[in-house]
Amino acid sequence: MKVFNIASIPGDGIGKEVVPAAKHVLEVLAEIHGGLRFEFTDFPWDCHYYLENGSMMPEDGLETLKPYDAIFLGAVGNKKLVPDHISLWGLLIKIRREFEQVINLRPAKMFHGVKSPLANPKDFDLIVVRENSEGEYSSIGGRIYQGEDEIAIQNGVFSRKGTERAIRFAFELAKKRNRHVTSATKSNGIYHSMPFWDEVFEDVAKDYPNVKTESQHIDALAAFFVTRPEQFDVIVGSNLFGDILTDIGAAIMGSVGIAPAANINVNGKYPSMFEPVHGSAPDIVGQGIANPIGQIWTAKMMLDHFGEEELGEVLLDVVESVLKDGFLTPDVGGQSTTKEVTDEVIARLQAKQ
Ligand SMILES: NC(=O)C1=CN([C@@H]2O[C@H](COP(=O)(O)OP(=O)(O)OC[C@H]3O[C@@H](n4cnc5c(N)ncnc54)[C@H](O)[C@@H]3O)[C@@H](O)[C@H]2O)C=CC1
Ligand SMILES: CC(=O)C(=O)O
Ligand SMILES: [K+]
Ligand SMILES: [Mn+2]
Repeated sequence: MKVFNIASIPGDGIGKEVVPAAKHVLEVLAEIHGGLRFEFTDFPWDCHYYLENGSMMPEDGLETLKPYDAIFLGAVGNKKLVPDHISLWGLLIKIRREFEQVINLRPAKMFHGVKSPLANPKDFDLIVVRENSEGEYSSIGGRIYQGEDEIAIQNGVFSRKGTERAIRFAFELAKKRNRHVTSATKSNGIYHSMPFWDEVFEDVAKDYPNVKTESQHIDALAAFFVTRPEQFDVIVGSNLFGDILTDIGAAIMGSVGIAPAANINVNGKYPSMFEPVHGSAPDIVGQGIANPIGQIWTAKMMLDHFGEEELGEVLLDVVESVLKDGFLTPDVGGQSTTKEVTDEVIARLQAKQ
C-alpha cells in the first residue's frame, strides 16, 4: 500500500469549503485504486489563527510541514481581519519561497458545458509557467515621508538563475506538448528587468531549435488570451505577469473557480504545494456555493506530481463529464451547490468501480 502524507491547509474563506470537498474526492479515488492511501493532517492556519497568535503559522510551521509528501492548500486572505500583504506573506508566499517552489504551473482549457464569456471560444488548451520565487512579488523597498510627500519604493528581483529556471522549465514542458513557448514581457516599459528577461529567453531558446517561440508584451498578450487563446501552448511569465494571465485563463474557461495550480519544488528538497488559482472569495463565503472544481482539478495535479497520472486522468475525465452534464455552481451559470457538484463527481467515480 502506497501512503501519501498530505498537509492540508484550508486557510481562509471558501478554502474551508472546497478543500474538504476535494479531500473527500481524493479519499474515494484511493478506495477505487485499492493500492494507495492519503493520510491527511489538517493545519488550522488562517487569519483567525493570526489574531489569536500574532502570526499566520507557528514559528516551527515550516519544519512541521517539511516531512509531508505535499501540501494541499485552499486560499489565504481575509482583509477584514488582517491586511492581505501580511496574511499572504506570512503563509502562502512564505511556503512558496522557503520551500523553493520556484515554478507555478497553471493550465487552462476549454470545458464543454461551461459557458465561456468568449463569444466564439475555440478549443484552447494552454498552460502558464509562472516564475514563483522572485520577480515583482517582492518585499524589498520601503516607504518614506508622510502626507503629500510620501514615497513608496518597490524593487523587483530577477536573478539569472530564477529567470532561466522558469524559462527552461517552459521549454521542457513544451517538448512534451505542442512545441510552442510564448514569453510574457514588457521590455518597452520596464527598463532593466524585462530586457534582461528577453535576453535570457533568447539564450535558452537556442537550446531548443525544435520549439517555436514567440515574445509578446504583457498588455497585448492579455488581450490575445481573450481574442485567440487557442493559439497558445506554453506561456512563461514572471511572478506578477503569470498571476494576472492565469486569472484571465481562468475567466475564459468560465470562472476563476475552476482553475488549478501547482507550486512545484523542482529540487526535491521540500514538498510541493497544490492550491487553486482563486482566493478566499469573501463575497460568497458561507453560502455553500463555491465552485469545488478548481480545488478538485488541483488534486489531479497533485496526483500527477505523485506519478499517479492514470488516476489523475480518471478524475479529470469525470470532472469534464460532470460539467458537461450541467452540474454547475452559480459562478458558471448553474444552481448547484458545492456539495451537489462534489457528490456528483464522487458518484461518477464510484460508478467506475
Ligand atoms: N492563492 C491565494 O491564496 C490567493 C488569495 N487571495 C486572497 O483572497 C481574498 C479575495 O481576493 P479576490 O481578489 O477577491 O479574489 P478571489 O479569487 O477570492 O475572488 C474573485 C472573484 O471570483 C469569485 N470566486 C473565486 N473563487 C471562486 C470559487 N471557487 N467559486 C465561485 N466563485 C469564486 C469570487 O466570488 C469573486 O467574485 C483576498 O484576501 C486575496 O488576497 C487572492 C488570490 C489568490
Ligand atoms: C496571490 C495571488 O493572487 C496568487 O499568487 O495567485
Ligand atoms: K489559492
Ligand atoms: Mn492570483
